[in-house]
Amino acid sequence: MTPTAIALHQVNKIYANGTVALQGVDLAVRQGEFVSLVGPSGCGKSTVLKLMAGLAAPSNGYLETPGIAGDRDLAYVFQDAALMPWATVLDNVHLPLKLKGQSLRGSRSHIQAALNLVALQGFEHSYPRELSGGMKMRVSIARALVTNPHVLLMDEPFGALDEMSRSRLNSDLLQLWEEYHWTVVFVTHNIYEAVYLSHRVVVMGSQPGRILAEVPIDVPYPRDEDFRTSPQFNQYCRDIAQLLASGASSAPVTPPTSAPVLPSC
Ligand SMILES: Nc1ncnc2c1ncn2[C@@H]1O[C@H](COP(=O)(O)OP(=O)(O)OP(=O)(O)O)[C@@H](O)[C@H]1O
Repeated sequence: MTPTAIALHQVNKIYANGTVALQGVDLAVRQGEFVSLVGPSGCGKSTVLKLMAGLAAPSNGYLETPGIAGDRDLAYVFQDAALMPWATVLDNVHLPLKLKGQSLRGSRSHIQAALNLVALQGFEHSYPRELSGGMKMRVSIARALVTNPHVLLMDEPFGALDEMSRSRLNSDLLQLWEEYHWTVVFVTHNIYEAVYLSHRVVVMGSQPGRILAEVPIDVPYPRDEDFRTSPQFNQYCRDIAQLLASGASSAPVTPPTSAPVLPSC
């Protein structure tokens, strides 16, 4: 059995203003696993990532992070590429290493390796304004990868991109993941993206934020275009859409045909 990377045990999160963002969340992510969180706006997806990153603390319950060796072992990618507009691609990717006191000269090979991973070699001296939305997101991913993390937390990283760019970046991300086997927790509103990328899709409901079901995507990697256009892919998407609709109407969740694993709570 693959060891656990991150686990939340009966976690509640109540913000200072009284908002119950999460209630009774049990979620274990194994090392090297690709897990997506889907659910309506406000169901607590980002809050789960913040807890995993140590940016917020649970109000009740607890977390275990045996798969995270230190703060450089974890990288966070946001929906907004959040680049420094006045700095070149090189300087943007250097930032996490600079914050650790590493000079640009000493970091050059790491930065170049990260840019090569996202196919941005040759753009080192470009400024963000000179790049497309997809390229900016690649810079943001390179900046996350420059510290060689084992865990990637990605909060709707491709949400602002057009469908073509999103699809391309999904394929590229999957190719990289197949090589490096990071543990990835990926937040998205896009069911297709979640099914294509993940070992497991965690379906969340809101008010309060909770896990409705976990749907294992029992399809081996590498996954390609044939999977995206297969009846099996469509069936997974329909199952997840049905679970989301069940949660939205507060009706009891009924297991769809491909038998997702329903949490015990
Ligand atoms: N710092 C905060 N203080 C108070 N309430 C917060 C805070 N952060 C989030 N919330 C609330 O907690 C709930 C969950 O928010 P969260 O951002 O985790 O949801 P989400 O599923 O990621 O939403 P979205 O899909 O819109 O990004 C929401 O009701 C939100 O308004």
